[in-house]
Amino acid sequence: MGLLVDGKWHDQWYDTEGNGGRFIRTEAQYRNWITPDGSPGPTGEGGFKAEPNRYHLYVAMACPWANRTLIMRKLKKLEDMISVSVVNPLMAENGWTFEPAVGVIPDPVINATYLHELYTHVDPNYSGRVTVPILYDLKQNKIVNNESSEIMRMLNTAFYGVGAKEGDYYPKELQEEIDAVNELVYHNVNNGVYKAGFATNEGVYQEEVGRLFKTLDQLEARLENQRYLVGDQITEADWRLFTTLIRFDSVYYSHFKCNIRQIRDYKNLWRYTRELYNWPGIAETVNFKHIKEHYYRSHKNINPTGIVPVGPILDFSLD
Ligand SMILES: N[C@@H](CCC(=O)N[C@@H](CS)C(=O)NCC(=O)O)C(=O)O
Repeated sequence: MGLLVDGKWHDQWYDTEGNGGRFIRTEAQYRNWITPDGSPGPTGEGGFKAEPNRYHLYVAMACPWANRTLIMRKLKKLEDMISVSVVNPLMAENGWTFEPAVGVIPDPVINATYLHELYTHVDPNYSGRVTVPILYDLKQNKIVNNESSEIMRMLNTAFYGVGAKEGDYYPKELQEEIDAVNELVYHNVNNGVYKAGFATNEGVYQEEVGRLFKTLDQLEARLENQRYLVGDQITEADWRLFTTLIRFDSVYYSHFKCNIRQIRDYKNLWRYTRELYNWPGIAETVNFKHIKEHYYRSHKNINPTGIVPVGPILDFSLD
């Protein structure tokens, strides 16, 4: 685990000590948008027109943020238009790598061994974290965007003209409500599990776990009378919550010590998690072997032996 400073790799864990034991996630740096005609999107530069076989997605199957983008690629039937590379689940002293393992798909651009080589290929002086997902422009050799929430949005709308499947997961009339739910879920659940798990101070950990379970209780209540988070149609808000819920009982509950309850203990959240997991194509975007290997083996400060637990045995079937 590390980061690039002026294009040089430094093996270094997150600095929580400078923040009173708190994990603070840094902002993604590439914020351009693919649009139907290549005009600029809400942030960044223009020049990224939606075209088949022009863009490539780098993911870790372990990563909940990358999972969102794979889900949107699947829902919009973009698999034949946007190719994918998958990193090795172990993120150790060199960060994400393409070292061979079951499920790894190599880098087609520079045949990188380490993902950080791709960042320095694009910008030899890059400083910052080397994260997935990355949406890459094969034509211009540029990173379009490395912020999953934005990659989801562009996959949702930009590719209609070249054959994307119908279906809008961020419809205009629901945007305000989706944004509000996303805000709550991002801070307290998606990033909440990391803030609890990476905390190096007992009080900070307790605060984050408390906030996480308070929010899960609220979401459980919300799903008592409605099937999805925003009204009765599935939206990006659901898929954003799903990628954390599907990892919860396997890793966040034990590895990140988010252990007041499991998702299985919540009637509505468990029903909801199983429904989304069984949605056509979605199970293919979830790789429990990579998920468990990544978390338990990569974070040696949390799990020094690197032993990957055998359980839990989870049954996602719909009854
Ligand atoms: N805001 C980014 C966060 C992505 C992110 O943090 N990905 C993790 C994997 S789950 C990563 O690559 N971490 C490496 C690091 O922090 O050095 C997004 O949503 O795309």
